[in-house]
Amino acid sequence: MAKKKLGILIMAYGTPRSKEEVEPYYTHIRRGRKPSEEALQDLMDRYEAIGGLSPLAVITEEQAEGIEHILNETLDEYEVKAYLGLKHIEPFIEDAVAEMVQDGVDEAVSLVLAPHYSTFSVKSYNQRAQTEAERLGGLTIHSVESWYKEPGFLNYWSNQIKETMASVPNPDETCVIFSAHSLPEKIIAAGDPYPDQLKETADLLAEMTGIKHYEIGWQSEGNTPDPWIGPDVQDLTRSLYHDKGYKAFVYCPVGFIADHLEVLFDNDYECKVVTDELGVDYFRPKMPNTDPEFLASLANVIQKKLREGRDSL
Ligand SMILES: CC1=C(CCC(=O)O)c2cc3nc(cc4[nH]c(cc5[nH]c(cc1n2)c(C)c5CCC(=O)O)c(CCC(=O)O)c4C)C(CCC(=O)O)=C3C
Ligand SMILES: [Fe+2]
Repeated sequence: MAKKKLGILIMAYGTPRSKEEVEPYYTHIRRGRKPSEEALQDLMDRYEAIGGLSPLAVITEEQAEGIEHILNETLDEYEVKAYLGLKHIEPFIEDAVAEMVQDGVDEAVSLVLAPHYSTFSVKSYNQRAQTEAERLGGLTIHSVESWYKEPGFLNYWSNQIKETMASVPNPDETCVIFSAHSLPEKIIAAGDPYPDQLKETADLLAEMTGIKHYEIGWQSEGNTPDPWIGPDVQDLTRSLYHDKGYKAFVYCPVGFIADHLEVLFDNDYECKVVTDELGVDYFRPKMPNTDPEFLASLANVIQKKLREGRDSL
């Protein structure tokens, strides 16, 4: 008997794959408004500073392939195919949904490559996928909302933190800063679970690793007039140094899962400028990227959602 097709819709932010794509990408992020020359140049300069362009495009593809491979090995009854759907560049989320329908897929699980749920991020990804599936008809998508409590994800970071703490000069004078992408503050008033999920992640990891000092910070805030969630990781580093006299900081941007601009520039360059200025040590554990156990944990999240989805049919 032919195996049933299962679509895995892997959704991610997306990044330009060539210098020419930076402007249309940035325009899409700005909902169709072209950026000013200075803003565009500033973004070009940041990509230049991390080596020309972001490694994210390749990493996202490898993550999707890795998850597809694991699921094909474990789910005997399905022929699993991963479809990449990006938020701000082709293939867009809608393109991926259309491709699934064209391939005759009638059941899919969607997963956003970011662990925490926010109305600003995950909700909008899932809504775009569901809207397109409804428009085209014939495809049911079971959408994962968040996966920050997945044991394999927490284990990844806990191992990284333990390894890093083993190499810091003095763990008692070291502070771990857990961070995620900042969002406009107005989401908190609207009851968004995003800040609580980051705090829960930090508390769980602190418990697993036994670290003494840890804080929550926010990074990469956008350039808009409304207030963003703080404290910003750079300001936080300065105030912690002044108030507590820490000699080293370990940055864990657990809201992200890959090497990209927000980590390679906002942490490895911008936070490092601050630690250099203060004369303290900078550490930033490796990002999950294509770590096999990490990818297996994402495959597990998808399998759990599939079972839940099947049960509710
Ligand atoms: C919540 C969130 C995540 C995490 C969840 C998720 O992954 O979805 C995330 C990830 C990322 N954000 C990225 C890049 C950018 N984000 C920008 C701007 C913005 N991000 C926002 C939010 C988020 N962003 C918001 C509210 C804005 C303001 C504009 C708006 O209201 O939408 C801008 C514009 C210029 C600037 O402000 O820097 C850029 C270039 C890259 C790719 C990096 C690379 O290329 O390596 C990644 C992974
Ligand atoms: Fe962003």
